Amino acid sequence: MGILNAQHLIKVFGHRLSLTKALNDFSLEVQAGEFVGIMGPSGAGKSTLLNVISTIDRPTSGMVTLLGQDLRKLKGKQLAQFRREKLGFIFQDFNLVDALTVKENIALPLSLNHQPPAQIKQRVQAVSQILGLQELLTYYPLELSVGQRQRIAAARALVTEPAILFADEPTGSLDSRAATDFLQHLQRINQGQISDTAHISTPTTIIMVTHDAFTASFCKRILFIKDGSLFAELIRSSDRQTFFDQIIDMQATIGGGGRMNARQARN
Ligand SMILES: Nc1ncnc2c1ncn2[C@@H]1O[C@H](COP(=O)(O)OP(=O)(O)OP(=O)(O)O)[C@@H](O)[C@H]1O
Repeated sequence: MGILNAQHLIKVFGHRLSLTKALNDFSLEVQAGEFVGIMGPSGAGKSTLLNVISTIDRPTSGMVTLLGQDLRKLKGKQLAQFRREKLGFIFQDFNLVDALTVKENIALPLSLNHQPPAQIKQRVQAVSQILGLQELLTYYPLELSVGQRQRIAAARALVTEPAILFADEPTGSLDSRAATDFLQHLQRINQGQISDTAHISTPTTIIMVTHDAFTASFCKRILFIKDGSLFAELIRSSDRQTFFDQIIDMQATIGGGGRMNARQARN
């Protein structure tokens, strides 16, 4: 069984007179080490799917098994603990605490967990190295660029060494250069690699929602969702540019556009 197994997910929002079926019998399985993208037109159900498979929301029906845990059985404090210890999250708007330094922001999940100071220091150093943040630790978020801020958010998500990282439009606020830099970091984290020569102990499984073809081209597999159901799947089999072209073609088929053209992606 995979690291994530979701079966027959249905999610309905609203009341009797105005119902929206955001997920309509959606199933997926993800293996450890995968880098999976979730794409689809606006309103297709991407964020709803991510929320349901990552403990943020519950399905109306269907089941999710994450890291061997049936999420229906987790409630209250247990659920919060599971989320804190096993999962990492990155969102479009960073959610950093502006009054804390970069170092304090990254350390926050460990401080809240009352980890020993020596361990916090060691983990913050390790994750800062992975994300190239060593020189920025004493700064405050607002003194830095948006690209740097998103790397800090990634460091904070990774400092607990989660088995799986969920990202919702993580490049949505970044320009193409910052996005490329950020995605290359994500790719290394997924591969368990810090640099061409150095490795971190375990590769991190990543599941990322994006409507941007360039961002998605860094994934190994992409699920296309339309009207809450699986529309198509693409698996990367060659170079990133070819994969990008395939994604653009699929977006044209499904309806709904990407924000970057092929020339921008090559730069
Ligand atoms: N809390 C909510 N209450 C009511 N309807 C909701 C809620 N959240 C999502 N929806 C509806 O469910 C459907 C799927 O929304 P969702 O945000 O998952 O789509 P999405 O693919 O992530 O869209 P986008 O790309 O625009 O962010 C939409 O019709 C949306 O309006």
